[in-house]
Amino acid sequence: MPKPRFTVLGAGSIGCHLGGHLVAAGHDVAFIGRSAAMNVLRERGLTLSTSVRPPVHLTPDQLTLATGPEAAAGADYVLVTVKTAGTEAAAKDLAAHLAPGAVVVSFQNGLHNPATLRAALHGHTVLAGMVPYNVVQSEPGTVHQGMPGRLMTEPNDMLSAAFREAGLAIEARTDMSQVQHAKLLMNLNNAINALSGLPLRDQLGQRAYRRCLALCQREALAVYRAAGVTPARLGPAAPGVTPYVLGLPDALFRRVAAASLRIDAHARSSMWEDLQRGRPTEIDSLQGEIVAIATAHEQSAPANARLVALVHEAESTPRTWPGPELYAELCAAR
Ligand SMILES: NC(=O)C1=CN([C@@H]2O[C@H](COP(=O)(O)OP(=O)(O)OC[C@H]3O[C@@H](n4cnc5c(N)ncnc54)[C@H](OP(=O)(O)O)[C@@H]3O)[C@@H](O)[C@H]2O)C=CC1
Ligand SMILES: CC(C)(CO)C(=O)C(=O)O
Repeated sequence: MPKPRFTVLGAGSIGCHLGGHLVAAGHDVAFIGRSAAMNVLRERGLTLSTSVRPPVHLTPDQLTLATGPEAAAGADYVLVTVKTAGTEAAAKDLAAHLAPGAVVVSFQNGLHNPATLRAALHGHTVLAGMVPYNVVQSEPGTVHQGMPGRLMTEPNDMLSAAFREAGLAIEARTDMSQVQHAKLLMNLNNAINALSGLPLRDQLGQRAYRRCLALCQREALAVYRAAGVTPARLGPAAPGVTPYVLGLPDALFRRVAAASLRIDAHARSSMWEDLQRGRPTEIDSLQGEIVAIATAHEQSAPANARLVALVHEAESTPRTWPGPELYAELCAAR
């Protein structure tokens, strides 16, 4: 059987990580990204690193690099890895170039990206996907995976086979909406991590920050209940138990939740990366989504709403928040 051809639309941290592993396994992958990012890859190639395996380096001549959507024309699969704010534009761009039968897979955070893509790409299959682990651009041309994890997508055998061949664990799920709601609970930490200015491991090691996350998750679980949503169980603890575990004192938390602290010392949330680079964040589709669901069900989610405001403030005026101060700020909003 011929190998499927891939295009990555949005060659940043996740796009280069997924596409790079596919290239390393011998797949044909076209990367579409901004010209500055593509120039870095053209000069340096792409390095895929983790703290558990030696890095894999792809030379520039192994990479097919483009800046426009026409590079998606030959693809059997298009992996969409732009930030949420870029999905609608990406979908419009793709609509003009996709080959008949091409399958589009959203590997983005948030709840609505697959629907946005489906609305623009009539006649194409659009699959929801989920990346549970952290990837940062640790230096130009290097994407670093900071924790282990298994990708999830709606079922598609050829896609799963290609990722497995590329050494990336993947699970086919028929409950991707519940998976996305569960991932959103995890992503409520993105804002807290970004405002802390700390690597994820240090931030999650501090009870005050974990209590901020527990507040956000409790509100989210209450609005999910009101909306009739049951999030999937993705980790060792059921979603309803996690806020309790997060609130434990540090020493006890380290014992009970050792697995969730098995994070590389450098890993940080994708929102931290946005703030660092002076880019708009995804806060409106993370905490903002909880606030929107709450409003639709005549509830409130004040800690989440406060974080939306704080992150927007930090987008224009960067500042970091010590844990106790952030926790007091969120409590005061309730
Ligand atoms: N990084 C992580 O650890 C994780 C991220 N995710 C999710 O994955 C998605 C991607 O995140 P991430 O990889 O961190 O994001 P990045 O910002 O690193 O990568 C996206 C890249 O795509 C570029 N881009 C946007 N629109 C276009 C376009 N139309 N054509 C070409 N290039 C484009 C962006 O440029 P520009 O900035 O100029 O728009 C950016 O360079 C997000 O939804 C994120 O929440 C999920 C799990 C983990
Ligand atoms: C993996 C996780 C939850 C945290 O890094 C993430 O999705 C992100 O950074 O956007």
